Amino acid sequence: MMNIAQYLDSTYLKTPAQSGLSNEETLQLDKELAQEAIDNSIFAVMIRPDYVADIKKYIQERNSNVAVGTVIGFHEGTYSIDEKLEEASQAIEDGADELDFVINYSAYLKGDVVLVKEEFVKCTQLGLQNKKVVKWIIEIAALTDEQIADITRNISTWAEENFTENDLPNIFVKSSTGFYQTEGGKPNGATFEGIKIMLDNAGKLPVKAAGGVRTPEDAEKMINLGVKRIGTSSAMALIKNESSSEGY
Ligand SMILES: O=C[C@H](O)COP(=O)(O)O
Repeated sequence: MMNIAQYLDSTYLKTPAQSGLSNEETLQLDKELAQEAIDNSIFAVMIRPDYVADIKKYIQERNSNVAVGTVIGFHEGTYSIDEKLEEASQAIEDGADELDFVINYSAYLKGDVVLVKEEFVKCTQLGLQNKKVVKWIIEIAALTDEQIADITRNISTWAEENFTENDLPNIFVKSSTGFYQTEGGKPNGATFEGIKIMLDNAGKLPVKAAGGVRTPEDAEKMINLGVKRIGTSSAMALIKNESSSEGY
């Protein structure tokens, strides 16, 4: 059994409106996530922007180096570039180490690649200037195989054109939000096929698989394929070598 904890972003991204929990209860849950991450050498916690400052403080007070990640433009990716920059700036100020942006895949699907490139360059620049890891969620469930290949290739090309060789390991392409509504029981998250297409087209950029990773076997398979990070709301089940039907 490989040690998968160091690959994991242990994730809780439901808003109080989605979960029915209060703000306080959500923060409490995020603290539990952080404590589990500290106790089990999990790489990062991935939480909503509203909770970043408190969770960063919680982790720092415990002298841990668990990273704090948050999501920007979540979960539909249709925020304007300025809104994404503003949300990311606030998250940086609050102490986030990693910024997972949802790319404007709706604009991409409408053919507005110019806008998508502009948001990629500006938002990535902001993150890297502040020494943050930046990830771009492409929402593979919304795309055909050809589109997954194309958008991944585009991101890789834009990264190589606009950033240095040293920056590239800090710019991830990420598969899914885990929140996309699919029809007919289709998986809404990371599929092996989708991840393979991303890996084949990401060039020097690392790939993060996220969404629906529920068993240690699937996590190991993703890692063996070549992903550098896995986002999951079932982190503890994976570490304890259990399966989980549903995450947090
Ligand atoms: O970004 C990560 C995903 O939201 C995690 O998805 P999941 O809840 O299906 O594990």
